[in-house]
Amino acid sequence: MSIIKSAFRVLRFGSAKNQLFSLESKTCRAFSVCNKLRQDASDANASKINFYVDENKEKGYAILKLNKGPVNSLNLEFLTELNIQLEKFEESKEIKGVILTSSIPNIFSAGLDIMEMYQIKQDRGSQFWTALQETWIKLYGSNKIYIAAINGHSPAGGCLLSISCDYRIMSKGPYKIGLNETLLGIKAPFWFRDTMINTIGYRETEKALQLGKLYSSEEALAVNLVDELADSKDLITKAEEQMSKWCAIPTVARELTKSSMRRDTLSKLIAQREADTQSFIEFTQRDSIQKSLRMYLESLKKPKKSSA
Ligand SMILES: CCCCCCCCC/C=C/C(=O)SCCNC(=O)CCNC(=O)[C@H](O)C(C)(C)COP(=O)(O)OP(=O)(O)OC[C@H]1O[C@@H](n2cnc3c(N)ncnc32)[C@H](O)[C@@H]1OP(=O)(O)O
Repeated sequence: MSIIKSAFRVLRFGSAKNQLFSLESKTCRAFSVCNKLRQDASDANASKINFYVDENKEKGYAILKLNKGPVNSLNLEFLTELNIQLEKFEESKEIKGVILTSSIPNIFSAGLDIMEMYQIKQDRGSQFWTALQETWIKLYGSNKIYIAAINGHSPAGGCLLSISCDYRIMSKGPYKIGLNETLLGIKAPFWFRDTMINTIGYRETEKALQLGKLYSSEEALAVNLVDELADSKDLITKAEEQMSKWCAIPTVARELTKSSMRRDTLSKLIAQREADTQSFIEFTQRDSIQKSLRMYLESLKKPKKSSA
């Protein structure tokens, strides 16, 4: 039911009531599958801790630290767990905001787990994509304040998580962030693209997406892909300072403003989730795409050059 609530939230100020009811039945179908997955995920991962949550109810915010080694790659089970947590935040009366970061040194998130796109059966592929859509809708469409404390590399899906937040602080250091999908031989989906456009503008996005550009932290700051840089040791303190500032803004006014800025972008995906999932399946099943993914995976697995 939560996604239906999200859809209502997203379209709350729109006039498209009929559209909303048709969305509601589509999302119901998609998420009967996800409810089962949620149960499976909580059973399967009972012994693994893929993220930590540190709630400070007195101050009104939480810190969510991604902890799925080695690189916080986003697979179906991880996304499903994250979605449950995001929903808990959304429903919390005490939590106004969340600092999203990682407990893995030098890695925020390596993005989507490439194994979820490589030689995957249609069923799993569509569950995976539906879960990713849900994560984005929950994050980008959240009423809460999300601040990304980007403590390391943040390519592709990692960048999407960051730009779905309200504010980004990145550690200074040899880290990269960006939508590098073309380097894997794939096209960034329209909602990745639109979130990027909303963050850094059309022209910069057009160049960045075609080139699969991974920005250094300084370059990211220069194009407003991140809002601030911090020394690694100060990252969380800076994020907490920023969070206090955002928490002090009158809540309803801030929520209404956020919603008005993001509603159109969200509605575009919500209106065509099934078609978007079909495109993902059709696209990733092409021989040429599988070949590109295989080569990319091989390049990742090559032994690293010795620095000596
Ligand atoms: C029309 C609609 C169309 C829709 C069409 C579909 C659109 C899809 C959109 C895609 C979005 C994405 O996010 S695609 C994912 C893009 N992500 C990336 O390109 C990141 C690739 N990774 C890296 O660059 C690096 O790993 C990096 C994150 C910097 C960390 O470097 P390190 O040296 O610290 O670590 P590594 O040794 O490289 O990695 C440790 C191990 O993790 C594995 N690993 C690294 N990244 C991984 C990943 N994303 N998925 C799986 N496994 C990964 C490596 O293979 C290693 O495995 P072992 O050797 O076995 O230990």
